[in-house]
Amino acid sequence: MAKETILIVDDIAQNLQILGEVLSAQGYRVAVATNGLQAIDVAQKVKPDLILLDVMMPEMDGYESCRRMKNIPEIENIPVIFLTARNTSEDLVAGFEAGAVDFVSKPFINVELLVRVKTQVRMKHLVEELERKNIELENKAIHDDLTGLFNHGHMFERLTHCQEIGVRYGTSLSVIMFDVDHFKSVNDNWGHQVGDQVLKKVSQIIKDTVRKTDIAGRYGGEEFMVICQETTIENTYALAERIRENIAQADTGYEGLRVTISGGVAESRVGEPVEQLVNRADELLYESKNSGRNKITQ
Ligand SMILES: Nc1nc2c(ncn2[C@@H]2O[C@H](COP(=O)(O)OP(=O)(O)OP(=O)(O)O)[C@@H](O)[C@H]2O)c(=O)[nH]1
Repeated sequence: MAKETILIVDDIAQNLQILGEVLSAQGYRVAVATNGLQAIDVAQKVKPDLILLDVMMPEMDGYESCRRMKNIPEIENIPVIFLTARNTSEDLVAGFEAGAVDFVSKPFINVELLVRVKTQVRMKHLVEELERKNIELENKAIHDDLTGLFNHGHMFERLTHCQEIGVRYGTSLSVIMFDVDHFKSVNDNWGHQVGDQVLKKVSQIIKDTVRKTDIAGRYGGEEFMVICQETTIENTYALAERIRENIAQADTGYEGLRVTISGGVAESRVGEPVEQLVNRADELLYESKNSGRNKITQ
């Protein structure tokens, strides 16, 4: 049995009752409105799966009501079927132009009405499913599977975008590059799966330490990047230090296993390509590696 909600809009109470009974008998939940304005109000409150909208109503007719609903983002995607005794070509065109997906002629034949309702409700569900899948795919395309941080490609896109904003508005931009110290030996001594868990832990600490406006990503295997906009190089360095410290003090969940990271912090220079900014941060990171690790260099 269907459990979807159908909003019926008609100024004649008897019509509402007959339609309501036909739909309820099929398991639909029914909401009602008796004029065009009320329909908009009820639609926003109930968020029905479909609206059956009478065309001829006093004050605001079905066309106008439908047009207004199509301009309200939270209800614009609810399909509207017009119920009308007027079914000339002009009427149909006016209805489709107002945003309807279908028409049912009055007096309606139950089976025809029900099959049209069922089709539109199914279509709505399919569209919603498609949109949900699209969002899922978009998310997958920009995130790293293991850590949930942004992936390399997305970090580069964001960096380029941040730099463009910096050029236009004169805002500062700096970058931190991190690399887990002696990570090969974590894998060698504890196994690859433990290595993965360590990368997840490091990512979580980075996520928890940065501000909402910072952009954190996994740049490569055991390399991470944080982009800081409108932040002085000193503050970016302080953030990198906090992350380094939090990781050095963290419990990895494996007794006897501690990890540290090294980092490099660089600030964007006027006219500098983003690749060069990343390279400079990388060179500073390797300075940290060469001078003992568990260190940030600016
Ligand atoms: N478990 C796991 N290991 C990875 C992943 N990606 C890269 N690695 C490992 O990361 C290690 C990186 O090692 P190296 O580049 O030699 O550097 P390191 O041992 O961290 O040494 P330093 O950077 O010099 O401190 C390699 O053993 C890679 O196999 C991953 O997704 N999971």
